[in-house]
Amino acid sequence: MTKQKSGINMAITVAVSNSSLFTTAAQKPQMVPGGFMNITISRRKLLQLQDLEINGAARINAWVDSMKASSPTHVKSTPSLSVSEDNSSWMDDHPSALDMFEQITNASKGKQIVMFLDYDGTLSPIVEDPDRAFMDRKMRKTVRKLAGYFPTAIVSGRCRDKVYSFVRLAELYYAGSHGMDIKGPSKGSKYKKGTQGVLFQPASEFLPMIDEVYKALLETTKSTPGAKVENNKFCVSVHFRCVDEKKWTELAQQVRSVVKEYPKLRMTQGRKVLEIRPTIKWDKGKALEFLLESLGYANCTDVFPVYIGDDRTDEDAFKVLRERGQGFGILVSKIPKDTHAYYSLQEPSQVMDFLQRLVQWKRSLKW
Ligand SMILES: O=P(O)(O)OC[C@H]1O[C@H](O[C@H]2O[C@H](CO)[C@@H](O)[C@H](O)[C@H]2O)[C@H](O)[C@@H](O)[C@@H]1O
Repeated sequence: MTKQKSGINMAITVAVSNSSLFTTAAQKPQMVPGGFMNITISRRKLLQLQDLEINGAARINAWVDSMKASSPTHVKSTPSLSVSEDNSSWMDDHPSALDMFEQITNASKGKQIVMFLDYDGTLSPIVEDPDRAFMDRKMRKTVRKLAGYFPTAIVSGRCRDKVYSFVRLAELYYAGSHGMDIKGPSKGSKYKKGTQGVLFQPASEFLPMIDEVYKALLETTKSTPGAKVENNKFCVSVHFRCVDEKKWTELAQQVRSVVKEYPKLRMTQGRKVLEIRPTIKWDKGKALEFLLESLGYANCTDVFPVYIGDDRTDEDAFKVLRERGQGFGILVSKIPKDTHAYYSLQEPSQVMDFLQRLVQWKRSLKW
């Protein structure tokens, strides 16, 4: 790249392969003969763009490192502590929700428990193929019973229709696309009758953009074996799980090269997945608040929301509960993680045990 100062603007000639410097499609310059492009760009903008590149590279490494660190095979304990000591001090701070069951139900006395359940890694085990993340029959039966006793919502990063096709319980609330697509029960629920139909889609104007990005990501990542792009309607997931770890940085760069053309989109990170979504201030925490309000518990002191989730995106909901000082979050994890949740469960089978105990406890109160 050659550059030449001219007043406050600089005329720069950039090789075509360096087109990653441009943050939006609108900034894309015209091709000139010889495979080079001439553009005029302010000096300040140039510096900003260079910063963006440096931050971009650092951010890509941070994502990749963080994804590696959060997968169980890569977990390192604090050097001075053994893994079990490390684990036990984390468990002191985030005890098992099963061990604390009595304290939990005591704290909820006189209040309406409202259940919020994440899907992947919470109700269904994590599997390689996202299209085959089925929930088993016993779990479905348990969730159905649960919804008979407490208002219950599924809050997922998945497209709402997709998560519904896995859960298939019409009496629940569903918040798909990380809470950007909320719908009330389509079949009789004794809670808040009349909330059928779509309740809220705060990102509907982004639909064409998400569709465009989905197609661009499919095209850009097709050269990376194992990469999978999933259209979640108001957001897109790029899966790393089946990609050789040596190729993770390359895949993250491919994703970023597409997303940087869309300043109204941002990237977040989940379990071996990068998620691309609108920059609007809406997340699973906001969805939880919206659902509490829809159920008529906006300013109530006698409500006790319980949110169970396994992923980073669930932290927004855990945080809301801490800030409200109502109910609590339960993190599903076998390994210590930074979390706003109060309690922990290790895996979906423990989630099922916890939900079954809640049902039994509630049933016993009726006698
Ligand atoms: O909010 P969630 O319901 O937890 O959805 C988050 C993402 O879950 C899915 O990906 C995760 O589960 C897959 C199936 O077990 C697994 O292969 C993947 O590695 C996990 O990240 C889903 O496919 C994504 O679209 C969701 O955003």
